[in-house]
Amino acid sequence: MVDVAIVGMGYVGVTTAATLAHIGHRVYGLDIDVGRIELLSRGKAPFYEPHLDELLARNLERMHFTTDYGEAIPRADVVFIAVGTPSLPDGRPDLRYVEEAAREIGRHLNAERFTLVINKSTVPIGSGNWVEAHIRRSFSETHGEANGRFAVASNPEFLREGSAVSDSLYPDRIVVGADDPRAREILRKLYAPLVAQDFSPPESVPRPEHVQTVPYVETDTATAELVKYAANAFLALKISFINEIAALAEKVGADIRDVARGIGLDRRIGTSFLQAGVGWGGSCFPKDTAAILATGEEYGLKMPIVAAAREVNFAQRKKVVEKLLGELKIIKGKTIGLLGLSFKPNTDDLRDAPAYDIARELLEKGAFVRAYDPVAIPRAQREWNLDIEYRKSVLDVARGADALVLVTEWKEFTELDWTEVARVMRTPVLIDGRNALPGKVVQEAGLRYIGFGVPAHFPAYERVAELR
Ligand SMILES: NC(=O)c1ccc[n+]([C@@H]2O[C@H](COP(=O)([O-])OP(=O)(O)OC[C@H]3O[C@@H](n4cnc5c(N)ncnc54)[C@H](O)[C@@H]3O)[C@@H](O)[C@H]2O)c1
Ligand SMILES: O=c1ccn([C@@H]2O[C@H](COP(=O)(O)OP(=O)(O)O[C@H]3O[C@H](CO)[C@@H](O)[C@H](O)[C@H]3O)[C@@H](O)[C@H]2O)c(=O)[nH]1
Repeated sequence: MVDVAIVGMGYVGVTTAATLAHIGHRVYGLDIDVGRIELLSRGKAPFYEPHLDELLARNLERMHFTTDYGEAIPRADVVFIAVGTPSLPDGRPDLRYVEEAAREIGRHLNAERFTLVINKSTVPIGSGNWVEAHIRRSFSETHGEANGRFAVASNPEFLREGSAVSDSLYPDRIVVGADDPRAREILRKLYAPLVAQDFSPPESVPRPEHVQTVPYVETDTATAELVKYAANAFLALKISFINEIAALAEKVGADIRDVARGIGLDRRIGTSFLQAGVGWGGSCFPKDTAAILATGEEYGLKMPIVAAAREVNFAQRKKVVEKLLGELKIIKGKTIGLLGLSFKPNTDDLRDAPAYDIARELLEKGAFVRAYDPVAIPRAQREWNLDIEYRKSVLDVARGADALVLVTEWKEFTELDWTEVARVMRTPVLIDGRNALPGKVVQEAGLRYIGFGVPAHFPAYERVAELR
């Protein structure tokens, strides 16, 4: 068992805490947000993430949550930094939270023994040295010279929101970057149960059949830091690529869903991350693609592929409004309903969600915007300053609306019976912003179905449906 402290109880910190406790370690979870710590102490995640509450509750006896660095850090063999690194206006990540965490860690490190500090936040290449310098400085202010009392390693995180628990228990790989041999040894010990998959899976998140052991990739610190940015940039450009091809499919009358399957079955390409639509959002792809470009710039290096991936992506959001204009001709005064607000299903995270830009542009064009999301409405009411009318159900949004836009492919929407929806709309137009619905079924239910790069094979709709 390793004693672990995790600084930052967000999506990454809490999931890592619960996972490490589940595989047998003792975990101190630390955050400056008192409300978060209170919730966590009761076994409740401070955000919506499937199965996380269960994993927390199951392992609570090996977990302790606190706002006090002095309580957690001196007891730990390993300290993770998992605080946020949001974008600055120029695209570089804002490292102020990492810096604060590093300083506090340095101040509270146990001077009597060796501690490994592991950076899990996504930080620019070279940050390992920078974090080490901050820790060394505050350590020496409190205890005198550090003299090898700690080392800093990098351990980027690859979990996805919405499937964070499964991604964390059964990762495709673990990447650790460490220049210090003691650090490499501790990391191997820490991750041994995950690598060997030597733990009992929680009932609701069974181990996928193909997972037997987890590849463990050891590198130097800078390489591990670059792996993280390269992975996110590649995934982001894969989606942007399919969106660019979808635009061509639309012109030539091809079906992008079959194109994606046709190319994806080539194992060199792979079928995942080829879903065309309104594009990527969230707290990672937008921020991390901006950050890798900013790093390139620092070295006088242009990165046109990543830049193009961003350009294509943010244009997708505007296409929703173009498609609506094509159908309705006039948007001013029309009522548009948004289905889904979070940047992807199974999360309430609204950071850089496409729904925000879509709603803002519709409002600017004089539309009335209504929205329904199974979990994200309370956060949207708190975090978004937009004149959106939040409703309680799909039917509530659809009643009397001129068009609906599916922005997030929640299961509740993909499994919906659309007949009643078509009946209550003023004009039954549906833009499927995720190509997630069965177009023919939706069309047969009486809606005009418009996807992204999906041909309209189906008969035209009655323009003004009877209002009931
Ligand atoms: N969210 C993801 O899916 C994901 C996946 C992989 C990597 N990452 C990276 O991991 C990092 C964390 O992301 P997140 O989404 O979990 O962040 P988050 O915004 O959900 O949580 C960050 C937490 O850190 C806390 N915090 C800030 N300053 C602190 C301090 N000085 N001391 C203690 N706590 C402090 C905040 O109160 C907050 O609870 C980022 O660098 C992100 O890029 C995120
Ligand atoms: O074929 C696809 C797949 C995804 N998306 C969109 O892409 C965005 C990101 O989705 P996803 O990657 O599933 O969620 P994240 O939680 O943002 O996870 C990404 O970002 C994390 C933070 O760095 C990494 O850890 C993960 O590996 C990486 O997948 C979302 O808006 C999705 O709707 C598409 O448009 N088409």
